[in-house]
Parts: sequence; C-alpha cells; structure tokens
Amino acid sequence: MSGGTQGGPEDAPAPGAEHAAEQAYSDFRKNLSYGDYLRLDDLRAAHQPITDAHDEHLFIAIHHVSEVWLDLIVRELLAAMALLERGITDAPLKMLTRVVRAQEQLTNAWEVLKTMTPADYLQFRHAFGQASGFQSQSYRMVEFLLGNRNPTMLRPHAHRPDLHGPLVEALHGPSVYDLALRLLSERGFAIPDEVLQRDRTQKPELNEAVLQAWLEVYRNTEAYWDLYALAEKLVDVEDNFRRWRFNHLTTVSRTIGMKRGSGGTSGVGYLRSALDHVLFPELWEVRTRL
Ligand code: HEM
Ligand SMILES: N[C@@H](CC(=O)c1ccccc1NC=O)C(=O)O
Repeated sequence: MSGGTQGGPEDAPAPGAEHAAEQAYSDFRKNLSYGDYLRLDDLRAAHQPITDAHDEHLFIAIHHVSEVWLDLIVRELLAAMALLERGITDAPLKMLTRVVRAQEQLTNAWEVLKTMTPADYLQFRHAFGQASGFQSQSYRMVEFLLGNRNPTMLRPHAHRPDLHGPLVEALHGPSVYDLALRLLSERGFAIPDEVLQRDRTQKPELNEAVLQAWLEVYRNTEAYWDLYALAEKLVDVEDNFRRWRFNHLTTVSRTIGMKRGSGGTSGVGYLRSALDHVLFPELWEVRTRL
C-alpha cells in the first residue's frame, strides 16, 4: 500500500473521472510540482523571438525540440559506445534503437516546419544575422560520433571551450563504427592494423578486408547474430540520417531557393553535397557482394 498521509490511488474505490480530479494533489508550496521538476520556467524563458513575425515562434520551437532530440541522441550514442568498448552488444542495441526512434522524431519535425512559406520566413530571416544550424554543436557531435569528421567544423565553437572540448574529444576518439570494427577484430576477423589505427579525424574509406569480414557475418548470421544485429542497426541509423538530410535540403529549397546560407555556405549546393556522404561504407557495399 502506498500513498502516505495524503492517500494514494489505491485508498478508495475507483471514482468517476470528474471526482478523481478532486483527489489530485493540489498543494505544491513545499512539494516538487510538474513544472518545477521539468524547469518549465527556464524552458519558456529560452523562447525569445527577436521580431514580431508570427512564424518566428514556430521556427524557434522546432529548433528547440530538435536540439533536445539531438542531445538525447548524443547521450545514447555515448552510452552505447562505452558498452561496445567493453565488448557488450545487447544493451547498445537497445540504445541504438532509441537513437533510430529519436531520428524519426527529428525528421517528422520538417512536416510542421514546412507550413512556413518563403514570405513568412523572410519576415524574420534578416534578424538572426549569421546564425545557422551549421553552428549546432549537438548536430556536429552526432556526426563526429558516427564517424563523419572534419576538423573545420570545430571552428565556430572555438570561442566556447565548454562546447569545443567535447567536440575535440569526439574528433580524436573512436566512432561507433570504429568500435564495431574493433569487435570484429576481437572475434577473430582479420581487420588490418591500418584500419584499427586509422587517422580518426578523417572519414573512413571502404576497405576490402573489412568488407570480407562483414560478408562472413552476413553469410553466417546465426553464428554471428549480435554482430549482424549491430550492423543492421547501424544501417538503420544511417538510413534515418539520410532521410533527415534529404528533408532538410527539400525544406531549405522550398523556403530560400538558391539563396546563400546565413552561415556563409552556398546553401542548397552545400547541403546537396552532404547527401553523398556514406557513414558505414562496407555495410552498404556488402549488399552488392552478397
Ligand atoms: C526554414 C528552415 C531552414 C532553413 C532555410 C535552413 C537552411 C540551412 C542552410 C542554408 C544551411 C547551410 C549552412 C548555412 O547556413 O550556410 C543549413 C545548415 C544546417 N541546418 Fe538548417 N535550415 C532550416 C532549418 C533547420 C532546422 C529545423 C534544423 C534543425 C536542427 C537545421 C539544422 C541544420 C544543420 C545541423 C545544418 C548543418 C548541416 C551540415 O553542415 O551538414 N536547419 N541550414
Ligand atoms: N541557415 C538558415 C538559417 C537557419 O536555418 C537558422 C538560423 C538560426 C537558427 C537556426 C537555423 N537553422 C538551421 O540552419 C538560412 O540561411 O536561412
């Protein structure tokens, strides 16, 4: 029996909904309430449009929601990687599934943002100056942890050691894919030293020996079930990453056309070139070779 002196849900027979509400706790002068726990005052304080444009509220809300999902993805990736580093594969699969679901939420956000027309956007675009998603530290963390690395991307964060530090660490540490390859090696697959010791600040390139190892895993799924499940989960992550990028590109095209980006890049041209990037090259090539 729980509920203490104020009584709990089990104390009385189930009342109708109208009476049930009257039994709800109502004195939060000393107890932590919903809003206190979630720091909703702080959350709302972060919503600060700088123009009177109606759609700026939508723009800010979508970015805030996206940043929250990105932070969750970073946390899950780091936790999954810490376990993979110890040779554990089952719990990381669950964490990577959560990453995949969070990516779906990120991608769905475009549906809401697309209700903003180009004219609506131009009412406030001038106000934020050089600010751009290009400077999103959490997005860059996700890219670095997944292995898409480019030291140039550190530059916008040079003035903020608290944001720069974790990025530098991620840039030099193993990616989730490096850890998967290390696992392959520990299970006896011939992964060359040049792969295991590769310059991690750069993107990985397709390696024939790695491809042969994955081929063996995909041909003998029963013998290597956990490695196979891990590989397919990574493909899910990359698949969803591509969907987010593609929807971003389409949203940008329909909103600003071929205008330059506020962050200083060519805009659509820059984003289109990112679509060609492959995170886990052997996991795609294995389909062709099977
Ligand atoms: C009307 C909506 C949007 C427009 C017009 C837009 C436009 C752009 C453009 C032009 C770039 C290229 C960099 C530059 O600014 O020069 C960019 C990059 C980026 N944007 Fe957006 N964006 C929009 C919404 C969003 C949203 C909702 C997010 C969610 C977080 C986002 C995240 C990013 C990220 C992470 C990058 C860097 C991509 C990379 O370096 O590969 N953007 N955006
Ligand atoms: N790069 C966008 C601006 C932009 O999208 C943006 C601006 C401020 C805060 C977040 C943004 N989102 C993503 O790039 C543009 O060129 O219009």
